[in-house]
Amino acid sequence: MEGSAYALASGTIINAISIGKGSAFGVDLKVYAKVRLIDDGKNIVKGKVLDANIKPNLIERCVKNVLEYFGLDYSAYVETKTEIPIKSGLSSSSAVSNATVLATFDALGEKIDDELVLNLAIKSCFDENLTVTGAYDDATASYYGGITVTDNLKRLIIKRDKLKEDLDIIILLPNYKKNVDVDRMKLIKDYVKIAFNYALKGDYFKALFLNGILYASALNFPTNIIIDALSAGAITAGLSGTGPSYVAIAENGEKVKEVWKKYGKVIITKPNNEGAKIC
Ligand SMILES: Nc1ncnc2c1ncn2[C@@H]1O[C@H](COP(=O)(O)OP(=O)(O)O)[C@@H](O)[C@H]1O
Ligand SMILES: O=C(O)C1=C[C@@H](OP(=O)(O)O)[C@@H](O)[C@H](O)C1
Repeated sequence: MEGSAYALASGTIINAISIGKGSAFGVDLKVYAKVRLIDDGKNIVKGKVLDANIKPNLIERCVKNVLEYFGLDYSAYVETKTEIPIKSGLSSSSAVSNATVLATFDALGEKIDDELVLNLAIKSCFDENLTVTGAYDDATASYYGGITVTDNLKRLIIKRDKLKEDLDIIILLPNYKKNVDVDRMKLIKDYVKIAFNYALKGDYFKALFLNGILYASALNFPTNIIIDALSAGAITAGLSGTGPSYVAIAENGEKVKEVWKKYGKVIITKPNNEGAKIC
């Protein structure tokens, strides 16, 4: 029994860690998962990350959680191939767990229950200590595509929307160390609420900018990088997730790349409003 699926990276509009509510959007960078199940009653699950030097603990956990949910003692082999920078704030953990759970459902021939797939993926991220709030904003943007505005603590989607697909999404990967100082992020909660209200009203670009400035300041990442993107014509820019990556949205991504390339690697991609798929 074999299955395969992909899911999306997501850019941050509102990082949910300080207020429990967040917002994210699907980006056209994918992670692919392949799962092979063996009905041998041994329950041995082995994973391999094909193109990155990281442990397979999350993908093995995802397969184990799906098999446990359905009460199956199969063995399994799972592998991933990714376009998504890891530990950068582009929610690779949400993308990988979505893709792996979906691929396992595919291998089992199980009917796809979106909320069940999402909850098993989020459970796996919690099991591997990879999330603070469950990152339901990132998880739903990765799974459904487009923009999601969410209450992560209640696992509720408050609003969904789409990004114009002719916009460029520019991602900067500077050589800074990731910083997930939750106490410092909670210090800015009153101001993140202001930014979140912009997302609720559908003013996502203002929300992304304010959120980016606030979290970059709280996590000691440079804020001038965000302003540099605006100087190059970006509609908006900000820190993505807990960083260190920055994300900008522009009609002409090349101009933003020109000002950002001195800070690190720059990727120009597109929004993705379609979401995860069995492939
Ligand atoms: N391609 C992949 N294959 C397997 N596991 C992955 C892959 N990409 C990310 N992961 C898992 O997700 C973790 C990174 O998630 P996280 O720390 O939340 O960073 P971010 O979500 O900002 O990328 C990695 O340590 C690894 O456990
Ligand atoms: O762990 C969490 O609860 C979250 C992690 C952040 O994303 P990254 O893990 O990509 O930094 C953030 O954007 C998200 O809203 C909530």
